[in-house]
Amino acid sequence: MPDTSAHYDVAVIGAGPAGTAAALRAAELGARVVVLEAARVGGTCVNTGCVPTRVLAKTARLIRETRHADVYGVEVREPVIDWRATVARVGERVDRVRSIKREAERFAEAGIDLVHEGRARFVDDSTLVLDSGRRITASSILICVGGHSRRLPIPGSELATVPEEVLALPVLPRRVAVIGAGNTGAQLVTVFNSFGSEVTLLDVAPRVLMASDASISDVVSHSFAEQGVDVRTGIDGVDRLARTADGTIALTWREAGKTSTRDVDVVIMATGWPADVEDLGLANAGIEVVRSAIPADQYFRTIVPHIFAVGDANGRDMLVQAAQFEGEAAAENAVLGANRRTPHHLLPAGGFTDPDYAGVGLTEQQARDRDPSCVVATVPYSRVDRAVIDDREIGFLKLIADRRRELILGAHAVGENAIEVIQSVTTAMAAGVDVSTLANVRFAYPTYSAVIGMAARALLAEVRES
Ligand SMILES: Cc1cc2nc3c(=O)[nH]c(=O)nc-3n(C[C@H](O)[C@H](O)[C@H](O)COP(=O)(O)OP(=O)(O)OC[C@H]3O[C@@H](n4cnc5c(N)ncnc54)[C@H](O)[C@@H]3O)c2cc1C
Ligand SMILES: NC(=O)c1ccc[n+]([C@@H]2O[C@H](COP(=O)([O-])OP(=O)(O)OC[C@H]3O[C@@H](n4cnc5c(N)ncnc54)[C@H](O)[C@@H]3O)[C@@H](O)[C@H]2O)c1
Repeated sequence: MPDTSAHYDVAVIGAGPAGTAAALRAAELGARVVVLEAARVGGTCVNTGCVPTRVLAKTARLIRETRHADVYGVEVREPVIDWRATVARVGERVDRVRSIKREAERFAEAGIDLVHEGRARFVDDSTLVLDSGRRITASSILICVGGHSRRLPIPGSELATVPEEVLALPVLPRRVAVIGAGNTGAQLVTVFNSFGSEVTLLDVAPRVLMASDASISDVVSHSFAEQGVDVRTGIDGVDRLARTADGTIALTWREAGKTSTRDVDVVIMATGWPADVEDLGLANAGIEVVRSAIPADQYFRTIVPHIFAVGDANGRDMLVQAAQFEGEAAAENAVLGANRRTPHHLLPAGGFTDPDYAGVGLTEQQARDRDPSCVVATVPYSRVDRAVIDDREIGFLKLIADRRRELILGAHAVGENAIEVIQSVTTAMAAGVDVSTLANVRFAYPTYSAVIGMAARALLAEVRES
């Protein structure tokens, strides 16, 4: 039983990727640490986010490949999804990943107290109270509470399914509307489209995957349309959801000044990810929430210097790799009084749509806005032997470099293995590898990574030509 009556050096609220990394680092630095977790350790990523989504993406891939197996002389019957078995498989894989993460055991080994007594909230800037009534005081408090999905404030929004609820659907829906074409919505489009559902995608943004390089949005959007998804970006807004007499949902939206209604079985709202702060009592600590997130400086300090906001809670890079990095940096800043930052330009990210996409660093637009003389080279997958061998010719790798220093500023890929390709470029960027060194790296044959060497050589030619 943890001794929580005493004062701690560091209290961490939330045991997702941010809280786990922060607590372990703070303990490593010799601090007395307590972690307060309301639900399952591991947070969104392993329990309801990345891991379940990735298992669904694998299932989607399997069914697509099976459908095309006849091209290779493999005769199979038209595959169908057994939704209950699919959901069970996700649960089984989530448990397996949880079993290798072992957060609770790692906390115990590090001497960290883990308290599961409900949700924590601030009483004042150094005191937290749990649902159980227990009070905890700490010299530094790291808010690692993550976020949650957002229902649009429209009539009937309670009829929608939010991403965390998708696996609770009783049956595979025949007609699905996905509202929100960010990373979450786009991946769910591919999952349900591959599973055979009719999919409509709606977004007020002018293109899908607004945070990605525009050329990636073009390819993904075009592929969605080719696969039969009704892609509607740049709509004026979603008006309402209503249950019809036959039990379906009538979804009404406005587009180009016209109102349209479509009957669907399920509406998935993937329309953003506000910080989980509603019952956190932040006002008692003197902290204000701005645009659904907790403002923090580059060292993750909030307006109250001994309180830090880390991971999804600060609303910046909502990624596991960011949460972990930020957690470690914030722990060092809290325990050592240091001013450690994290390299946001070296955070690769991507998603498992069909085709996959990924990126790191500046988009072409961002790079050109900063320096119009930057160099850009794009190599289509149709020129990569391995992509042709595998019949995966859709896609490209784009590299963006600083003309004078010949260093990579950004890389964006769409197509097979995009995330692994971008990861290799990230490694080169982190090591400060220049374009000419990258152009001389040998890549095994036949690999998708070979596209990196091809793009680097194209960049070099561009730099040397001008
Ligand atoms: C569908 C989906 C797919 C995703 N896929 C990817 C991916 O492939 N790659 C990637 O990098 N990122 C992905 N993400 C994003 C990733 O999951 C998050 O960026 C990451 O989990 C953030 O970590 P965190 O520790 O900040 O928050 P979380 O993981 O959300 O953890 C917060 C923890 O705090 C706890 N908590 C909240 N409030 C309180 C309280 N008051 N008291 C006590 N405990 C509290 C919660 O129970 C939770 O365990 C995905 C997200 C979603 C929704
Ligand atoms: N593979 C990954 O790395 C991964 C996967 C999922 C989520 N995430 C992260 O989690 C966070 C949340 O992702 P998300 O996709 O849930 O949210 P998001 O905020 O990234 O995207 C929400 C989308 O909903 C749209 N939208 C908002 N209001 C709307 C309205 N009224 N009508 C129609 N469309 C509307 C927005 O224009 C936007 O495109 C992001 O930071 C994301 O990067 C990462």
